Amino acid sequence: MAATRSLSHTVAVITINYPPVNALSSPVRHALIKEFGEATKDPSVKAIVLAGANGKFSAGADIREFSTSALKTISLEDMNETIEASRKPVVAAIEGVALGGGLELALACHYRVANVQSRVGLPEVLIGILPAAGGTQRLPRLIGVPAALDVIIRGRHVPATEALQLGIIDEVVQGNAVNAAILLARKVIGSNLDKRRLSTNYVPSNPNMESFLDTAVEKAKKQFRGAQAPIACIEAVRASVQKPYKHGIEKERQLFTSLWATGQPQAQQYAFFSERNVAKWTHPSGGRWDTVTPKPVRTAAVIGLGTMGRGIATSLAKANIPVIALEQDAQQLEIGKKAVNGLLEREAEKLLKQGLAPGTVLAPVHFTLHFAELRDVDLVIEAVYENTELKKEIFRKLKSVCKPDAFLCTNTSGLNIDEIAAVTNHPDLVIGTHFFSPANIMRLLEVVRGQQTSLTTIATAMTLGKTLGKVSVLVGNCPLFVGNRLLGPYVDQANYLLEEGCYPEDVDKVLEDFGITMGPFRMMDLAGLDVGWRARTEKGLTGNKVLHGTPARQRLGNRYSPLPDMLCELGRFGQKTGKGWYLYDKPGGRIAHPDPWVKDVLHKYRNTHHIKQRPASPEVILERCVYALINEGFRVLEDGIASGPEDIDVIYNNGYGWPKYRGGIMYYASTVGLGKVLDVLEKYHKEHPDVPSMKPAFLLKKLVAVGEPPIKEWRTQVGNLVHKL
Ligand SMILES: CCCCCC/C=C/CC(=O)SCCNC(=O)CCNC(=O)[C@H](O)C(C)(C)COP(=O)(O)OP(=O)(O)OC[C@H]1O[C@@H](n2cnc3c(N)ncnc32)[C@H](O)[C@@H]1OP(=O)(O)O
Repeated sequence: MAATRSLSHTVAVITINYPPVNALSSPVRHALIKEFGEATKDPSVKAIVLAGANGKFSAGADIREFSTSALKTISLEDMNETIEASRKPVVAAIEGVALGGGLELALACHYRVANVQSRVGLPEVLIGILPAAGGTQRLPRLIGVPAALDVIIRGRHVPATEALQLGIIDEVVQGNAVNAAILLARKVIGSNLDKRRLSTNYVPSNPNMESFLDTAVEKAKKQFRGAQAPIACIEAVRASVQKPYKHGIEKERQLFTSLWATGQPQAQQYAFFSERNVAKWTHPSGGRWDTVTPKPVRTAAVIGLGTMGRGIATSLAKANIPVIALEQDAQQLEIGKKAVNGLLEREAEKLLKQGLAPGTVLAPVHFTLHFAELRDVDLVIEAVYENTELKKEIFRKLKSVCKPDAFLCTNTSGLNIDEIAAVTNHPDLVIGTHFFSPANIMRLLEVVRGQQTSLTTIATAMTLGKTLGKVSVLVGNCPLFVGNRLLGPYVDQANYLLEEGCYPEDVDKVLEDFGITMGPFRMMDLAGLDVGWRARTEKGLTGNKVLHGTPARQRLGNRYSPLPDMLCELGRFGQKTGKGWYLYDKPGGRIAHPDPWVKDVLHKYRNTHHIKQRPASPEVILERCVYALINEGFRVLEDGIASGPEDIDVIYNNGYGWPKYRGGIMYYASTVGLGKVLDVLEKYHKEHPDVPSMKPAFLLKKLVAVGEPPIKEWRTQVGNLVHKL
């Protein structure tokens, strides 16, 4: 049964039972209405408690139903109206989560009791829609427009204690919320419920409300560039102000329908499920997430307390895993210790605000200079700077100090895992963990399997990622893995566009207007231009190793842009030096100003190389940069480095500022049409045969040839292809 009913003296307890998260699917709505109807008819029942089985109230509407007709059978809001109208008091007993439709259902109840560990919220905006079961109308009536907007637009999960302060919850309890709700229900039997029916109240307003809402729209446009859901949320809340509830509900529905037509909800919901799918990893050998048991990680060590190591140590402590943090000398250790303790203090403050005791959640971090102290840890994460020799030296030391079954992870953004694993006695226990900076905040983790990495090691690293609150994607070992590998052709196109007549700000604007958080030039300035320069120098693409007589704009017979090297040779490394593709107020400054010096250099460069200046249209800029990314994405699939398009999309959505409302780069390709992507790549490749990265990938051609199947079928096509290669 999707919902069950039991009786506790005069109180009926109706429990939603629909694993795993008690989503309000069509069977649940039917069962709820049935049980509710019977409880209201039963004269021995004087009050009703609504609860969720297995410690979760409800995660809201069943997202998988949105594209089916099931959504139309008993709407959530009709159900909520029935509950709110009840003459018998109804109390929601919130444990775990009450999200989206789950909170909307709770708002339709007359009272809400929550366990202290629970979270409530209206996260619909994160899946491209608005709370369309009365949430945009009841919440402002309960807590006022500003507080309601803050909860709705950010889609944040509000901890129970904060929800109590805001007035969303009536009572927070340390123990069982159902028992507390039954007690409250008994107390309120026979009381007047008029004021408790939120839909009958009016939203508190003030004369500046319209301008407040106008400002909110402007802010949301800037903050969520291109995302339609936050704007729709504000418009729905606007419709709640001094208007009857029915008016607002109609507007809510109408906005939901318009949003659906934009395609953004479908893209965001694809992104939502992709994040869950990547946890279900598979290995070319046949090993899978559900057949391999991870080992527990009770203690961990982090080596190197630079920016990455600090974030990783904090992440582990936050996940209640005691950490030993190691540095090479006393001074570095002291600096690292201060930084980690600072980050942990901030975490402790957040926990205190949630009414939780930090000591019970944050594990201790022990700082040391001695490798010998790592002898008992279950897992080590090495996070020193990107240098294979240095990492190998550390892994040699680990081989002699760690227990034989300790897992050894290297935090690298692209170095060869197999080469590092080869210096140990147990290459099967070595794995790459590519964290993104700041590691205690960024959600993405690329888990990189080497040739010899065992399935247990993979399972352990993937599970650790989940424990750290990350979205972990298993990828194969190749230079730069997935995320950074795709950047190569993208940045190349951006550089060629400068050669041909664009300026950094033109290219960045087009990509930022498209929704990418930071255009390629601002991104390079932030990351530091010297990083790529050093790599190119090592490869002999620039610097002294370049053979005399090599044309400036060619390497190994292919097109090459020396522009970034020219900047680096002048010490322009980006933000850190105050100059790069842009000019900054000072070294470390963050505000990028277009730089007349760069313009001048580009003019001279074009003259020197007799390049006719042809500024590209926004459409061409977008196509060249984004299709280069997509094409490399197909190659990564062909090579078996990522196992499906969802993996690439999750990486770009969570680590590279790709707008989630476009689903991901591969999802975007599917919406543009693979035929079109192929045509443009073919055209460009014909014009520039010296740019091999724009030669259409075999997999792309194959998918077009078999009639452009929907993205959910690509994984099978890739499987067949990789099998045949
Ligand atoms: C005019 C038309 C009117 C239409 C009205 C529409 C109104 C809509 C209101 C809504 O309620 S929209 C949904 C709002 N809710 C959410 O966005 C919550 C989404 N879920 C989460 O944030 C998390 O899943 C969680 C609840 C916090 C639990 O996190 P946890 O890490 O513990 O587990 P997961 O791996 O994320 O999820 C487990 C499992 O459950 C599936 N799932 C989660 N939420 C939903 C859902 N709302 N609908 C369907 N399925 C859901 C998830 O996909 C996982 O399943 P899988 O098989 O492993 O993929």
